[in-house]
Amino acid sequence: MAKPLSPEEISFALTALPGWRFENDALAKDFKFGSFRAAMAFMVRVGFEAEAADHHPEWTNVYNRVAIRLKTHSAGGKVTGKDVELAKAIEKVAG
Ligand SMILES: C[C@H](O)[C@H](O)[C@H]1CNC2=NC(N)=NC(=O)C2=N1
Repeated sequence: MAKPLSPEEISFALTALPGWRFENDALAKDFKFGSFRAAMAFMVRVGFEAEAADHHPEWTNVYNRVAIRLKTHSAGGKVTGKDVELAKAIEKVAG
């Protein structure tokens, strides 16, 4: 099972994740797109990445905005390497 990252490990991971922050025990980023359609396309693409990794985001969508929070439920709701990997996959989708 994935184990929680230390504060130092999280800080280091964030140096490779522009726009992401550590907040409330999660990796967090808020995306804004040009339209609802673009936000939906992003969510579908991230959804396929999440399914492939069997690791899923907590997120909300309001019109053209998608707020993402990543944490690992099976690790007591802490940030693990799986969250860092998903954040990197999300960045690739976001372009
Ligand atoms: C059975 C399955 O592997 C687990 O339920 C997975 C699914 N996706 C998950 N996603 C997240 N964010 N945390 C988990 O612990 C988790 N566990």
